[in-house]
Amino acid sequence: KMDRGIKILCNNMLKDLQNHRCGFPFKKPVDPVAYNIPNYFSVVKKPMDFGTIGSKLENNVYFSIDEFAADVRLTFSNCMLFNPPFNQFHVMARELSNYFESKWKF
Ligand SMILES: Cc1ccc(Nc2c(-c3ccc(O)cc3)nc3c(C)cccn23)cc1
Repeated sequence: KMDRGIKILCNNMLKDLQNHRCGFPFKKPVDPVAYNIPNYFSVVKKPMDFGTIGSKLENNVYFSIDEFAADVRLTFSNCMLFNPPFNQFHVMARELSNYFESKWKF
């Protein structure tokens, strides 16, 4: 189980990512029907998003800070896998990933 202080640190980082100008496409699970991308789940094996990460934090699913960071990174890698390099969402995922990694150094 993650200790309180670490959980607060993760929550603060998650809020930061959600409020970033590049954060909006990652706040909720990708909806392949709504976005008319029927192949999404055949490409992305482990969907992840900030809303799901927030729920996992709340429900004490993460045992370590590394598990939290792995889901954040999964959110970005899924997007950069599914969307081609010059797609706006791919660019946003890369920008937000760079932001996360620069702030995650401690
Ligand atoms: C406010 C908001 C919320 C969600 C989205 N996501 C989204 C995505 C998407 C697909 C894969 C992915 O890894 C990330 C995003 N594709 C779309 C499309 C085609 C239309 C509208 C929304 N779309 C966009 C704006």
